[in-house]
Amino acid sequence: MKVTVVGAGAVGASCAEYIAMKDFAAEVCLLDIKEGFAEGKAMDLMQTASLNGFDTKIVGSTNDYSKTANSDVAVITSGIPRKPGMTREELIGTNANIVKTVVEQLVAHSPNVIVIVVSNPMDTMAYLVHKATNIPKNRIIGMGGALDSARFKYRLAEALECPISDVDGMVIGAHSDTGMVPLTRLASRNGVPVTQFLSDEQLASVAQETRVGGATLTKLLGTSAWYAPGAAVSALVQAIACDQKKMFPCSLYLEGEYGLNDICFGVPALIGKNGVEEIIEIELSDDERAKFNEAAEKVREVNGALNL
Ligand SMILES: NC(=O)C1=CN([C@@H]2O[C@H](COP(=O)(O)OP(=O)(O)OC[C@H]3O[C@@H](n4cnc5c(N)ncnc54)[C@H](O)[C@@H]3O)[C@@H](O)[C@H]2O)C=CC1
Ligand SMILES: O=C([O-])CC(=O)C(=O)O
Repeated sequence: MKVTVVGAGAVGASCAEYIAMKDFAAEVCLLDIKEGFAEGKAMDLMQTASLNGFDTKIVGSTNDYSKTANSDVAVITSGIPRKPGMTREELIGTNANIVKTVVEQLVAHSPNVIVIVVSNPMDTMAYLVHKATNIPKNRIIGMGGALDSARFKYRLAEALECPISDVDGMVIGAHSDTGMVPLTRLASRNGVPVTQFLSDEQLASVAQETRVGGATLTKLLGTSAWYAPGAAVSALVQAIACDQKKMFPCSLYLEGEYGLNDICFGVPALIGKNGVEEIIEIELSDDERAKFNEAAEKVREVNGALNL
């Protein structure tokens, strides 16, 4: 398995590090437009190999896509992150051009690649990748829900005062400050509904902290997060590499699923060697469905700003 990570910045480097540490890939190619930057990150990471016990080879490239040739998976993290007070949607003007140029070059060198889109606003960037290329829809995966679900579990465990490994839960909908739909009704502690342990107020607060999880970190860090985003991407790449058919909410191109068409939006799916193996349709409550549809409308508005 060869994985390319475009953008050797905070998220790209974290993602490359987690992939290498899990030792399931033969090669990770880190590519960045900044002269020498990806080579430097690759060398630094390779010097952790004997300490951390992995054999994955990490190579760097300054914008030379020939080094990415025949990648099985490519992760797009290139673009600018937001600053405190900004929304992800405000990044569209800069990031749309970057993502379009990057994906065209990736596909030219790896025609069968599975693309994982990370750059924000992610749902719209995944839609752009769908529109700008001929990549089949099962090979375009927007990463947001895997991260948002990890943050949901973190907040649930905090409220429950229990280990995170006791908690299960999922966030669907948009990867935005207002458009995430944490499925509180279905979240559980060892199979027992969390609604049995937490009040409506506590659950509403968990849901809100989850929705603004990225903004909270951006305020603390002065730029957006990278460890959990990198870990979430590496979990998706591992599911593909090891054909796990593991369920993650991902931003996927929908053609009728959940009543939506012509949009990339966060829904649960099984991820395996073909990328998206199956979209899982779950029954939503009226309230969940209303929030889900409202968020989809907002994503459509942002998509409308793309130059397609
Ligand atoms: N979907 C998600 O859950 C998450 C998305 N993000 C998004 O990921 C993106 C990257 O975030 P960070 O890594 O923190 O930013 P960063 O600024 O640390 O890294 C971005 C890298 O992209 C490179 N780059 C810019 N244009 C390029 C091009 N044309 N070709 C190749 N490389 C190029 C830059 O030189 C830089 O090294 C942002 O848009 C951010 O909003 C961040 C966290 C989570
Ligand atoms: O908050 C941001 O801008 C970056 C991101 O998508 C996240 O960490 O969820």
